[in-house]
Amino acid sequence: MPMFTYQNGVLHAEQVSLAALASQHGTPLYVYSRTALEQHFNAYTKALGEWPHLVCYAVKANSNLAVLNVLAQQGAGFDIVSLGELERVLAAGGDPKKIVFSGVGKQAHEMARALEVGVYCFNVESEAELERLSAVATERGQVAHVSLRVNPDVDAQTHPYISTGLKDNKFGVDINEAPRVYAKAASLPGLEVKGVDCHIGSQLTEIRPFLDALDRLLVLIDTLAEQGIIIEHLDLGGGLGVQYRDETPASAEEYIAAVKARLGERRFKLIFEPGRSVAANAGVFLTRVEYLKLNDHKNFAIIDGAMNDLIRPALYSAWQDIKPVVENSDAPLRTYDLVGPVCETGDFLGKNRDLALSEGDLLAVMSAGAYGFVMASNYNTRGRAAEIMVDGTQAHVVRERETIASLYAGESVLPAN
Ligand SMILES: Cc1ncc(COP(=O)(O)O)c(C=O)c1O
Ligand SMILES: N[C@@H](CCCC[NH3+])C(=O)O
Repeated sequence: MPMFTYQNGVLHAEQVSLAALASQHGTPLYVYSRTALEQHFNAYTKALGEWPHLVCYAVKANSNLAVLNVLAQQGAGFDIVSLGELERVLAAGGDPKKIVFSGVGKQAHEMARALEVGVYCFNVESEAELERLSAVATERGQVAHVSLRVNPDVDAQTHPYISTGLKDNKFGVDINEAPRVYAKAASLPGLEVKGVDCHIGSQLTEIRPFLDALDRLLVLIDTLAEQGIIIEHLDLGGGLGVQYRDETPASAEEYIAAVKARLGERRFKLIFEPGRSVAANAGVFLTRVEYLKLNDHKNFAIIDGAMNDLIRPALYSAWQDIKPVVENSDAPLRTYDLVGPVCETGDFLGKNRDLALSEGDLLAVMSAGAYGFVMASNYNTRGRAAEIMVDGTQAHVVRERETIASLYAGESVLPAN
């Protein structure tokens, strides 16, 4: 059920008017729906049912503490890629024993902290990383549980910047090399092999590429069994897409049913690492029209939100729906480019959008809950937006707007000579 709906001509998050939130807290503003987060997460756990599983929300998609806390309360595990994400999960009340640690560039101190708190598994991406992890664990007198992130060389048929399972991508260990690298992992003193992992890309709308990858992993798992290496869990990563425009992505239910059917009697514990499919359609980004600039050949609506707040349109030419928060029946309908105040031609949130706008109108960029705030920067010395979590009729500020002074705190000028 969608949690962002018009009620009496005003867009609401659950039962809270987005116009009221913008007046109270200012713009630009991120607003999340607790109920939507819970529903999207629970779509995975419900579909998995009795099958042994762990759903590890990919923290990178939206790492706000309140988001992590809401999911932790639903029993979520977490997929992390840095020490920062690890500390966020712990601060939000997440269970370290449900954390998988992914990423190609884990540093020794990050491994040590993850071992200290007892994460569930390291998803190791190279031979060199295996050696480092074994050394760090041995020095601490511990044994690290590992999966190898295998690169199955399948085409995820998504944007090249978010495709990760091809030979050309930096991620994972070549599937043809995997039996040898697993043998090495099994021989290293500080490691215990637990699983096989892959993640082939993001915003996948078809199930086919996931199943192609799964088929290849199952062949690998059989080869490993012949080598005496027995796998306990299978981590299929994240990647399930969402509807931004007219995509018709497979649902978590369909995806998981297809995976279960493929596994048949092989009841490995299944791990999923969804990010976007949990968070994207649980959030919107609110921005206000500052100026209308009407030219002969092009109309611009200059808004107070920019590429530093939401970079997906600039970076991937991503299309996200943009809706008026309050329907404006007085203004003429025109075609606008929605551009921010940042000094870059690429600073737009939408192009060629048909909207009836007046100065001061509020707009909602939809599907902004994933890869939105987390990718925000302070470019042009702009403070990052505040974040609000709506829960039924209540709205909570879950991150305050950054003050300008905080943007140069910690910097200093050279001493006078
Ligand atoms: C290893 C890993 N797991 C999970 C995710 C989450 O992906 P998505 O947000 O597409 O579900 C990513 C990002 O693509 C990733 O790199
Ligand atoms: N940031 C990307 C997704 C990256 C996936 C992370 N591996 C996006 O907004 O679509």
